[in-house]
Amino acid sequence: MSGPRPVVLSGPSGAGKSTLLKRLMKEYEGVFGFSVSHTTRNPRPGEEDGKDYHFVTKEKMQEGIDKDEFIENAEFSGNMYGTSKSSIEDVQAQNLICILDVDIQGVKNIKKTDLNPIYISIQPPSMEILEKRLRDRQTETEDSLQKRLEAARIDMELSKEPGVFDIVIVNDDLEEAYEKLKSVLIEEIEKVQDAQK
Ligand SMILES: Nc1ncnc2c1ncn2[C@@H]1O[C@H](COP(=O)(O)OP(=O)(O)OP(=O)(O)O)[C@@H](O)[C@H]1O
Ligand SMILES: Nc1nc2c(ncn2[C@@H]2O[C@H](COP(=O)(O)O)[C@@H](O)[C@H]2O)c(=O)[nH]1
Repeated sequence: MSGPRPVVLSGPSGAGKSTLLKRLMKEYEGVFGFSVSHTTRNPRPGEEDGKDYHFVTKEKMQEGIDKDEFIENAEFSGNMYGTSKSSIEDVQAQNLICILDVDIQGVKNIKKTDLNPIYISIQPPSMEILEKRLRDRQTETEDSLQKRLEAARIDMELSKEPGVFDIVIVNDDLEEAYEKLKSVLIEEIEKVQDAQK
């Protein structure tokens, strides 16, 4: 796979990955391309098929997995998620920095591939704040919220393991977290901008 170095954003559900990456993609329009994952979960209000996710049935997703169309896939909070090879190739064909938003299982599986991304973990300041953010977002049932909090506990432990992530950003103050994220990526951003001149 060629092009600028991709970026993997990971971290507990509700830590603020989408918030940060949407802001980054808006500020640096034409520099980043989002790798649109497949999922079997239902769309949330405002989410668009093909933009936020490819929303598919379990059968369709399994069919793609069986045909080896995914570089990684995982079950998270009772739903299937996966990164198709074509979602990455589509972005890389445009010479953009490909951003992947995946859970910790995705990180581990991507490490077995030749993608060679920058691995960034976005962490919440505490479990209490994470729970409040998830509840305030009003996207989860009590059952899915509890599953996400359980996955978050595991994620927060694993993110402390040395060598898993290139950088761990604690998203307490949004401005500070965003500035930190930009500072990690500025070299790659400038390379893409220079190539576009
Ligand atoms: N620094 C912050 N301070 C307060 N609220 C925040 C902060 N960052 C994000 N939020 C809010 O927390 C909620 C969760 O953020 P977001 O949806 O970006 O998380 P996520 O990591 O992408 O979650 P998921 O993995 O479930 O998609 C959102 O309602 C968002 O507006
Ligand atoms: N392993 C993968 N994880 C993914 C992928 N796309 C998203 N995710 C992760 O799932 C959870 C939940 O996401 P949500 O949109 O339902 O809140 C979150 O941690 C994402 O990072 C994927 O393709 N592979």
